[in-house]
Amino acid sequence: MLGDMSSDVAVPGLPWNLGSSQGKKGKVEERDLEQFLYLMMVVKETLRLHPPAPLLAPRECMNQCKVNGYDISPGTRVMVNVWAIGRNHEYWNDPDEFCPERFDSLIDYKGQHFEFLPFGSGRRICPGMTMGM
Ligand code: HEM
Repeated sequence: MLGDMSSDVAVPGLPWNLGSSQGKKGKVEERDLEQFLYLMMVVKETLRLHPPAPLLAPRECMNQCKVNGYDISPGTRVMVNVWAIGRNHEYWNDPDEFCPERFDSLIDYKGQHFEFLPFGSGRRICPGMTMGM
């Protein structure tokens, strides 16, 4: 019956089950959000495909170094293209597909997984990350 929330909802292929004890409150409160794992996956997948800051903040190289065979001199301005990294075939299967299920692993957005940097990384990482999420 439409609107009947008493039945269990199992999501095939996903590691949790929205069981009978959940979904009966009738309203969502902010403290419930951390239980909404699939919603979190949808948000992450959206940030992967459409990062609001696709080029991060520019960095200036301090020391001579080599990246992927390129010599980078001190003083060079370096841009990190998070948009392109999020759609790179080397790191993502079917990168142009919207597929929240790819985030059922432990990949997070806190700057340690370099294939997924919607909030940047390092000292200049977004301080509003938690509020943004
Ligand atoms: C979905 C929401 C948001 C996204 C995707 C986002 C993304 C970013 C990114 C990519 C950077 C640059 C980080 C880097 O270059 O390493 C940044 C910086 C920054 N963000 Fe956010 N942001 C979001 C929300 C917010 C909110 C809600 C606030 C404040 C309440 C905020 C405040 C800042 C500030 C102040 C910086 C500059 C940090 C610095 O340069 O040291 N952001 N953000």
